[in-house]
Amino acid sequence: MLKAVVCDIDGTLTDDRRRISTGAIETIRLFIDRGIPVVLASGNTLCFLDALARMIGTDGAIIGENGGVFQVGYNEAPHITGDRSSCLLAYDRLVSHFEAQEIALLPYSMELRHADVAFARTVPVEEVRSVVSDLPVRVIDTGFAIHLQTPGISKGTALRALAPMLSLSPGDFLAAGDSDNDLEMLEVAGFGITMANGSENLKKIADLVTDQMYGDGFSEGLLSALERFF
Ligand SMILES: O=C(O)COP(=O)(O)O
Ligand SMILES: [Mg+2]
Repeated sequence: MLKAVVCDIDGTLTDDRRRISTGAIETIRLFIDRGIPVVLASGNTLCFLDALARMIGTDGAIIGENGGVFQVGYNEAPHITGDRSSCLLAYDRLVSHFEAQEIALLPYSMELRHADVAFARTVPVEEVRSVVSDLPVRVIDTGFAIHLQTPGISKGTALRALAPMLSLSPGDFLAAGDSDNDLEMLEVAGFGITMANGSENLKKIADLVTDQMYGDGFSEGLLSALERFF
């Protein structure tokens, strides 16, 4: 028996160009209208998620920056669990490293992030990893951005911390995601879904891999779970 949903955004509710699936939103509203809490969990910033959650119509529990920050509801204070200072140090080193090759990194929402640093996938992620390998940062490629994160922090650790604040346990959640930044979240949730476009690592640990991709796959997985587990 599952009681709640936690879902990723990019590549799960959107296509590979970040265009939102209106069908996926309709599916989420079906859950909301049955009184089932839905948490949005993403590498995106908290303010991006806050606006999206309001327009979808959830209760406002959101996990941002791959778990580095989360909020229990609208107008609630954010819980910041990541240590951004090491991420910024690593980012400075990467800026100098790539500047020497006349490549300018493109940061995403630098001034809006509380816990991590994200930038465009315009440089090889393996090179990024090797340049910062001696620093206390974790490098994650989501397929949409490269993130510098605090080691040990993930959407999974945020879900563990957030669930009791909603009077739930992580095992009460159905989790859906597409990428390696969703691995820990699917692991701690009671049931994990990825879509046909999901990463190979995620497909290995998911309880269900849908036939369809992106938002259509999300709806396929959630509607079958709604009948079976809720
Ligand atoms: O911000 C990203 O890089 C990806 O975001 P997501 O976690 O919603 O897929
Ligand atoms: Mg994603």
